[in-house]
Amino acid sequence: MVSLQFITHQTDVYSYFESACMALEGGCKWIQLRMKDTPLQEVEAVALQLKPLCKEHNAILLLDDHVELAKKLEVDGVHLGKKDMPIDQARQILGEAFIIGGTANTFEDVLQHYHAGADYLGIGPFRFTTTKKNLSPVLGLEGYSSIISQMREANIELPVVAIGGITYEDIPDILRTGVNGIALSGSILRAENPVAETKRILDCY
Ligand SMILES: Cc1ncc(COP(=O)(O)OP(=O)(O)O)c(N)n1
Ligand SMILES: Cc1ncsc1CCOP(=O)(O)O
Ligand SMILES: [Mg+2]
Repeated sequence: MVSLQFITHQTDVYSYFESACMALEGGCKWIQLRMKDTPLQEVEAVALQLKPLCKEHNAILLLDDHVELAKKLEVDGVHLGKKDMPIDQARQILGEAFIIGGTANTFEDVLQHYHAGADYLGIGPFRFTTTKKNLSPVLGLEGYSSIISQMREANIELPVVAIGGITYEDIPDILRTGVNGIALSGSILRAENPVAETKRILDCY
């Protein structure tokens, strides 16, 4: 089964909460609640709805960006990028029991997150996507192969999920680069049946 992290998104059709519900119904065990440009109170309200549902489905719940809220709500962890709280600072606040993921686009980013104590890396973008503004340079398959081989040479063992514009068809080739898992949003939410698409993705490799 593919290790899949679903990133919530709001569309014309689905709310953030509904997007997560469909991924959970499809069997996804790892949800990141990502609600950009949303007041903290609204993020908190959705996280409070989602937490018991993730528990029911034995799924991990991470918050994008919000370290203090993750601590307050006792979710499983956070995902942090370059513009967010530094990972070592988040670790001091959250302790070892919380999962902390970090965004990387280069091997230098990987090194920085490794030394700061990240639990996993979200490396991307694989290709252009409209789900995130201000994208870093697109990596393609070559980018992942290069970063993974540099990690191996440096004996850096951290789980890596690929992210950014990934579809069902891309997954086998991406996993063959040595990446451990996939994070995605749009290709599930654009599918005619997002629950079925989640199942199809989980079973594709
Ligand atoms: C799994 C995963 N990888 C990368 C990101 C991007 O995080 P960040 O760079 O902080 O950008 P925003 O998502 O906050 O816009 C992610 N969220 N998840
Ligand atoms: C959060 C994030 N970080 C890099 S690309 C991306 C968006 C992923 O969503 P999609 O699968 O719709 O491209
Ligand atoms: Mg962020």
